Amino acid sequence: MLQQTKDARDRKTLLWLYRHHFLTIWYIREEEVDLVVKKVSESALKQSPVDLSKTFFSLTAAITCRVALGQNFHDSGFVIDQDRIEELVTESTTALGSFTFSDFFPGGPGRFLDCLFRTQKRINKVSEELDAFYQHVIDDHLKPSGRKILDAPGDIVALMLDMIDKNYYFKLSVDNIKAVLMNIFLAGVDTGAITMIWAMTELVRNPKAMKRVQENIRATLGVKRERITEEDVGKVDYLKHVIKETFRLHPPVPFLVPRETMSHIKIQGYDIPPKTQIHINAWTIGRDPKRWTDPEDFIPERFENSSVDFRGQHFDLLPFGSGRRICPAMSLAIATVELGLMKLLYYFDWSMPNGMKGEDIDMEEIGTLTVVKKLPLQLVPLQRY
Ligand code: HEM
Repeated sequence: MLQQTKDARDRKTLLWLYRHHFLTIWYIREEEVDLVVKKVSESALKQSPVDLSKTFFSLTAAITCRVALGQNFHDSGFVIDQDRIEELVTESTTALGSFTFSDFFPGGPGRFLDCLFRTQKRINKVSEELDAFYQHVIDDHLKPSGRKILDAPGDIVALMLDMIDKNYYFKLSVDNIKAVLMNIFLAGVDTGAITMIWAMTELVRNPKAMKRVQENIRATLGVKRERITEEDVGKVDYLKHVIKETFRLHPPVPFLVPRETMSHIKIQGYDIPPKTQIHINAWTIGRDPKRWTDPEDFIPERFENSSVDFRGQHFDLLPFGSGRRICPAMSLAIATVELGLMKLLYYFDWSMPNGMKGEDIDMEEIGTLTVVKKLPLQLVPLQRY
């Protein structure tokens, strides 16, 4: 019924890459999360607050850059400043998620208003900067000495260039590579960070849930563990409930990817003509009092003895969407979020700076395509192990 709106080849390429590549990069996740733990330990020593919003954005950006480009922020000579990548991702998702006048007034009048308000110009500007960045990375890979397969089994750019060389079973162009990179950057960097930021925010606001999740993690993993690895992911049930509850209240992509009707349909008595764009509001569904008891409250326990899951089969909880356009990187995203939260909650206790209380935290949201906590989350870590 619903028409798919994007290029099928990019989708096919993406699915192939996610299946063959993303699940094999567990060691990159472990290394990057370990670096975060190390940095937070330094702040704990000084008892100074950590900007967790920045920390989580840097973590997901670092993982994405290593996986996609084979390039490491921590190496000198990284082609683009880490802060600039994070800014570009935010600018692009904001620009792409905003409606343009042409969306409502197709043709001349829409284009005139877009020109007047410089909407299209903003979108073009960030797209050009990202395009130049991708081109630079591709050129760098194509230098005789430059194909940087730093992390076996090779980064995504190297893999895709190989697919061009080897004339794989579907043909790829450089534009396809850039489209895939654009997808990965815009969909992959801020979503995971946003989830971890809101999870920590809600836990600090809800001390009982914080106590329970830390007790559960520490009891499951045992005391004074030197290393927590991917093998520990999935073992702590209450942490899984915390993540589900965070997705319910704060889905990072509140409106799913738009769909378009292919023929006339009727939904709850409303006639929807063909070629109508459909927007699904996962945020509102997650707070719908007809579906959830005390919908505005953070209650991870609601998922105990419940089969409701976020994998696209339960329409009450749709943080990753559903159907053929469901997020192809769901497993990668969950592994990153769970590992990141598990380590920070195991090794540290957390409090608000300057004697503030959890209930003082500002909960305002900002964004368009993705929605993030407006003010950075600043918390003071206390090293436990
Ligand atoms: C917690 C983290 C994440 C959340 C909540 C999330 C959520 C979503 C949602 C809601 C969609 C639209 C699905 C639909 O409309 O049915 C989507 C699509 C997508 N996501 Fe994710 N995502 C996350 C992480 C990632 C990561 C880490 C990557 C890549 C590295 C990624 C890549 C994509 C791509 C490429 C699409 C577009 C698929 C298409 O157009 O067919 N996502 N994601």
